[in-house]
Amino acid sequence: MKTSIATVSIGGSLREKLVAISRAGFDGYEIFENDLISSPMSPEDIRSLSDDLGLTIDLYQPFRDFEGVSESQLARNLKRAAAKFDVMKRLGVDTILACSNVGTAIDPSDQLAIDQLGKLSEMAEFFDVKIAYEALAWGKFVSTYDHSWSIVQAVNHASLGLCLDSFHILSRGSSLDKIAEIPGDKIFFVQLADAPLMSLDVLTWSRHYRLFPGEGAWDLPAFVLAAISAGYSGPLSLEIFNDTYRQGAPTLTARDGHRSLKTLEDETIGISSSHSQTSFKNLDPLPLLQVPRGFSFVELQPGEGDQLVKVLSALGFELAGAHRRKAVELWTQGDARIVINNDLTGTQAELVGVGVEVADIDTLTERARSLKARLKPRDIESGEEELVAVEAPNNIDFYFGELTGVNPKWSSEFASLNSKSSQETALTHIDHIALRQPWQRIDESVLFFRSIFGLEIDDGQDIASEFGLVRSRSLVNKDRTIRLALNVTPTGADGRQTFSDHIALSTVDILKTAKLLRSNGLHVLRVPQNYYEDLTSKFEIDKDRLKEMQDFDVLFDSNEDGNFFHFYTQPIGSLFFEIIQRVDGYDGYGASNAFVRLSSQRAIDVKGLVK
Ligand SMILES: O=C(O)c1ccc(O)c(O)c1
Ligand SMILES: [Mg+2]
Repeated sequence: MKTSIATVSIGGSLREKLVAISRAGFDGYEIFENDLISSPMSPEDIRSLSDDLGLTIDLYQPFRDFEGVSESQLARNLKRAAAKFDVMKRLGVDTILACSNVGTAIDPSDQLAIDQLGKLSEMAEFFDVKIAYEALAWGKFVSTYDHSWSIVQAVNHASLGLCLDSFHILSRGSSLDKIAEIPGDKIFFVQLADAPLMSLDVLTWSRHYRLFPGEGAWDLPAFVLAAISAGYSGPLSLEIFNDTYRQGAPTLTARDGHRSLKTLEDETIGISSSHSQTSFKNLDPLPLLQVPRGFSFVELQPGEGDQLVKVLSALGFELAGAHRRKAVELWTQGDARIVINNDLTGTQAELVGVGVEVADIDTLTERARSLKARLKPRDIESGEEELVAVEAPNNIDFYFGELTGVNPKWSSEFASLNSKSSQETALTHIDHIALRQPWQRIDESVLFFRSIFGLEIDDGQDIASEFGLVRSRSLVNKDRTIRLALNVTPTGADGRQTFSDHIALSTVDILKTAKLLRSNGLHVLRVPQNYYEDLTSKFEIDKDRLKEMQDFDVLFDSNEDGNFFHFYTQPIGSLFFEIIQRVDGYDGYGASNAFVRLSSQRAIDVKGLVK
């Protein structure tokens, strides 16, 4: 369908916004009045810039506090409306959004509003423009869409229809069922916003916390399906009031929004059974989802010195081979593969890439391209495997690898692959990968992994640490062979970031592994005595076992699904490893222990104290 976005959704000047909106691939936009008023461009300039950028102006908004007012106020409101209609003609926009009155309405009965909206409609007809009436969730007398529809129905004028905004409808918990009763041609405009679930007054929630569809908690495909089923065929338009988006780079916010709409169209097709109506035919499908089945490898920058190799060796990894042409090494243990890229010469050890296994690489590449992800083909020579990557919002490259039996095809580029060592492996596979996110881009990241890879939002945690709040969101595939934890990294009062990416590796016997790795010379993150005292107050743990856990700095969590044991290596650059054991169906990440880890890591960072 036609895609559109309100200028209020992104930061920058009006010109910067329009360039970003056009570049992201939108067809049109809603002009937010403040962006017009504060612009040095005349309405005619804006119109011609929009033409040059290939954008239509789909809506002028908002027109506030019109209906249900005193006679004298009505006269002023009609005069105000005439001035707006004039500006609309100069801009070349034919629809204005009128929000339900939040302040000056004087009559709770509908009749006054009906009469006055009737007058406005006649004036609109004279100017050849249309009014889309929107019930704001905090409207004084009109705050639900069914109420706004009964008023529009009563006015019964061709120039007056509705604007349905998912925020106002879903924040009030209104049923979508009545949308089907509205004739499609009376729905003049559809605005889309998602939001996180919050217990907050609707005004604050709406003005600060809206999200692009797919980044929050609501079922936006069901909303779009309801509007389309009613016969709506106009633009799908994003109207997102969000403080963070407005602080971000306009081009990134606009791209995130466009990706959100394209994904929403695709998801709406996925839940609709009837595709026969013309309006359904306007929905664009995306290339089929290729959900990753597992991690293929992790790529690391080694940093200065040999600390990374020492830690990998202590963890039980073995050098499986060296790349024939590049300064790249493959280290393996069990099914875990770690690629050390010595061509990267940054001073710190760092996680730079993640390889995932998918069934159809070409289709995934097409999907990523359709969603305007940044594709990064690997530099190869003949005889080497093509390996495409997309750059995730946290600048980590995600490589698309084929489903593998034992070794992926690219591993043949590594000379002298060792046959599996006879040594008992301590660790079996990569369980999850935790990645730092810039605070402005966590919502974009969530959508990125949902839309391109079809990962599902699993869980969210906000952890109060010594250096601020760590917001954490986890994403998984259905069978939990891909788990990503995305962590927003706060900057401490000293301006430094105390935070790392990490790779969690599984074992089937945590204490045995802890002993083995310590005898290999691995330094683990120390856990305070107080933690173990508290643990005994919460869980029944055998004394000897507890003593061993304490000796080896093993942490514990338990819930109705099962038990969880884990310990951490000391940080290496901006990276550390976690060793975990899941017992029974435990599905989480030991989030209840995260504050202890964060404090221990900060202590090392502050004192420079590596045991
Ligand atoms: O918050 C507001 O005032 C506002 C204005 C226009 C809208 O379309 C809307 O949904 C909210
Ligand atoms: Mg709105």
